[in-house]
Amino acid sequence: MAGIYRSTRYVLQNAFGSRSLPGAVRFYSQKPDPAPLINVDVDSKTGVATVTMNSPPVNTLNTPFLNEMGGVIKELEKNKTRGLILTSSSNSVFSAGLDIMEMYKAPRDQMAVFWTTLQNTWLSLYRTGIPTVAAINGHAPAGGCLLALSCEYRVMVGPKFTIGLNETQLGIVAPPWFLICMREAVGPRQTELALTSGKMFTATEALNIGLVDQLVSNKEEALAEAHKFIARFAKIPPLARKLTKEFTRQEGIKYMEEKMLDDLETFVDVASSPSAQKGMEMYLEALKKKST
Ligand SMILES: CCCCC/C=C\C/C=C\C/C=C/C(=O)SCCNC(=O)CCNC(=O)[C@H](O)C(C)(C)COP(=O)(O)OP(=O)(O)OC[C@H]1O[C@@H](n2cnc3c(N)ncnc32)[C@H](O)[C@@H]1OP(=O)(O)O
Repeated sequence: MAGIYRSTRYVLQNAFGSRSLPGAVRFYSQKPDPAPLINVDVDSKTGVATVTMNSPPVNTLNTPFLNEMGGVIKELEKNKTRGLILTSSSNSVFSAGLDIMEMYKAPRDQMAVFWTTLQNTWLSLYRTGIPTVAAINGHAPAGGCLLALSCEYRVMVGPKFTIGLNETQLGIVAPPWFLICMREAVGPRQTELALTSGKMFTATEALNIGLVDQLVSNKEEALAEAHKFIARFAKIPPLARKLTKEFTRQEGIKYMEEKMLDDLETFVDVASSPSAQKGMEMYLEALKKKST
């Protein structure tokens, strides 16, 4: 089994093509798609990129989306972007997390490609030397919360949106690296309480436990605060900043570098188990009922 996963990873790593920014202030990532999944807008004065997830209806994280996100981060690093602000084009959802359709009734090799892409893209975002901020302008359950936690600073639009690692409510388990990200933000006690119950926090609750750093009342304010956070680093030498970030995040980085294949195998085994499949089926049914 590990052999399949290793070759899958090789293919995926080589699939992150890159293309140069033509000196312009705006580009769309990777595929010449008239409806890109992610828009990137680089401010010509500050060099800060606003990365807007634009995969309606709810920005689920599936393989094409994650590949595009990985390509965007690589491109921004190559172009020495001064900051990355992650936000959503939706008025109510930051990201609904992992696309359950990538896990539900999916063949094991498809699940493996999906998970490897997620691992790689997460690691790129989590460890990038570029200062990162999540401008959370909508609900951010599970993988959506992970994206926000992987950034260095979180500004959330309140009060009506929610955020959290709700996996246990679906009968699945947040992997250790999700948990590490949560623990880095809120500490071990709050992490255990939150993850064992799969709690979704209101924006105010999230602020109170340190899951987010700031509350604002709309997206424009969130973006303005995100820019302010990035401006703090104007006079900090980038290499010192990057290494300090790596040292601070070494538990998560080390986990992924050393345990990537074990994590992959565990994921495929757990996600394809009858009980996890049943949980996903019921959850998808509940989502569908809700939307009709
Ligand atoms: C050690 C290793 C252990 C391995 C463990 C194994 C497995 C665990 C692996 C990983 C952890 C999992 C992480 C995840 O991210 S799982 C996904 C969790 N996400 C959620 O719970 C969010 C579900 N969605 C919502 O709650 C709502 O959609 C919303 C985000 C609050 C938005 O609500 P809104 O009313 O605006 O939209 P709808 O609900 O009507 O949704 C529109 C449309 O989208 C479909 N949809 C929503 N979320 C998902 C999703 N995550 N995946 C796939 N599809 C989704 C929904 O069904 C609707 O579809 P329709 O066709 O009816 O229009």
